Amino acid sequence: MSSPLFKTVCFIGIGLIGSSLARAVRKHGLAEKLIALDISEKARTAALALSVVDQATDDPAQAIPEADLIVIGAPVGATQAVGEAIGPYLKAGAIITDVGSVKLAVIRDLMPSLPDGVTFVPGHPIAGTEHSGPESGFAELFEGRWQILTPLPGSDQKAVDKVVALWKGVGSEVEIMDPHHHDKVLAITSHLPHLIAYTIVGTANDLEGHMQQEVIKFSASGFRDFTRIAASDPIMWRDVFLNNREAVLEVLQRFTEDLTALQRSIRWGEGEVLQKRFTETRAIRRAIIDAKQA
Ligand SMILES: NC(=O)C1=CN([C@@H]2O[C@H](COP(=O)(O)OP(=O)(O)OC[C@H]3O[C@@H](n4cnc5c(N)ncnc54)[C@H](O)[C@@H]3O)[C@@H](O)[C@H]2O)C=CC1
Ligand SMILES: O=C(O)C(=O)Cc1ccc(O)cc1
Repeated sequence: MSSPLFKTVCFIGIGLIGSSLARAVRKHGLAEKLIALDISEKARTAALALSVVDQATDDPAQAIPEADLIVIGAPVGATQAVGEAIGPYLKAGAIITDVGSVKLAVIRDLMPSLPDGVTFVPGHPIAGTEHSGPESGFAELFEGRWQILTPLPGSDQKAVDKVVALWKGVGSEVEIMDPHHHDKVLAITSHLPHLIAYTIVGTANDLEGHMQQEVIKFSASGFRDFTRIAASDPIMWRDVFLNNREAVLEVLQRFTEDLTALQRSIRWGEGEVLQKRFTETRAIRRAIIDAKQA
């Protein structure tokens, strides 16, 4: 049997994503020992009870010195605190990666705490659900899904290659991207859709009593899809918006202009404008489905 990619992996934050990766690493034999470092006693207890990790602690001194790979899976707003907590304990040659939905802010907040000889390879799996916590994770989450990596210029290529091998080992396809570009792309494909879902479900919730009950009773599939997205973790998404501020505000500006244009067309009965727009968007959906099947 070939030797595993890493001896010891430490997952900082053993929630949905951290625990899914831990399960996948175990399933594919990519590491010998898995440790969870999490501030939540509930998450640590659940991760141990589910045998997702071999050891769980809230003390960096008990986890970081032996870790060859550290995966940060905490909300992105915790990155600076995580860096300050683990910085003094990192061993030379250790590799750090993360799964945060935002990349520039994570790089900004983590790098000052890292000693020489440690390589940070930022990452983001384009896979997830509206659930959180270690109970919600599953080993197959990343299979056939994109993993974006945004390595820093001049970083140790061997470390980057090992992180690429990790994600390929759990079934992902890997794409290398500039972190600034990542944040712009994800602002439109993921962050704005979540903001729209939070808004529409909030608007429905603010309707007068009887209307609100009817929204729940007669909820058509369109609204139901939004409620799934709007059930996503409030802390995680607060942090995404606060840490991808510029890119989200830029795309939101364009979105509100486009929405106002559609509003005008409805007001002035411009059916052909509406039909043209809806025909274009239908083609995008078909292109996405075709690309997946290819
Ligand atoms: N939920 C999703 O669908 C996806 C989430 N992500 C990213 O993955 C990261 C984790 O998200 P989830 O797993 O969904 O969250 P989660 O809420 O399921 O888990 C986060 C865990 O981090 C722990 N934590 C918080 N602060 C900490 C700290 N300072 N030190 C140690 N542990 C700490 C929490 O106790 C919790 O157990 C986020 O950065 C998010 O942007 C990326 C792709 C998909
Ligand atoms: O559940 C969904 O539809 C998602 O969009 C999951 C998701 C959430 C955040 C990410 O950064 C990546 C994927």
